[in-house]
Amino acid sequence: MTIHHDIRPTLNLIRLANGEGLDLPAYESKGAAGMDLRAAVDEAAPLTLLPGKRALVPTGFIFEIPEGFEGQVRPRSGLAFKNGITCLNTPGTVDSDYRGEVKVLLINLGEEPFIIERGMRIAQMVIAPVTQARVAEIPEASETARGAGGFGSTGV
Ligand SMILES: O=c1ccn([C@H]2C[C@H](O)[C@@H](COP(=O)(O)OP(=O)(O)OP(=O)(O)O)O2)c(=O)[nH]1
Ligand SMILES: [Mg+2]
Repeated sequence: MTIHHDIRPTLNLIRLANGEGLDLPAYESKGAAGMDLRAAVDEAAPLTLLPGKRALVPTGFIFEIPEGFEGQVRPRSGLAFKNGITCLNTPGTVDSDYRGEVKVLLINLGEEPFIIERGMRIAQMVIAPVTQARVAEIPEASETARGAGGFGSTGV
């Protein structure tokens, strides 16, 4: 007999009133790293994002990110390539203790107005493990071969 254990962490979602009727965020292919997030804008009032403008777009859900993980809100490459739409704060960070609605900070870097309709897949969320470090102040840095070289010090 084979016992299969599902070791994936559980992501609890709480649907808000503005998320009524929306598809759950979902992985759109078997190996997708991110689950697509949908715009919970009013059906009757799509959001027009003018060139150069930004907007905080609701998703209609509270995400209970499991402890030891974060939610990274990332752009969709298709929207970025075709329309110049990206996340201004990419990757957005959703903390595991956040209990507000997840929102997506979109910006239109394209030349045309972009219309965001209800249910449109506007971004994706990657659940990733995080480590909180212990913070310790010490008097001086240890020696290494690199030393203080950075920002292109090894050449192009
Ligand atoms: O794209 C994002 C980024 C953040 N958040 C929410 C969840 C996150 O836990 C919270 C705070 O985000 P962050 O720490 O990046 O922002 P801050 O400016 O440091 O705000 P705060 O002082 O609330 O931590 O805002 C989103 O819904 N979407
Ligand atoms: Mg913060």
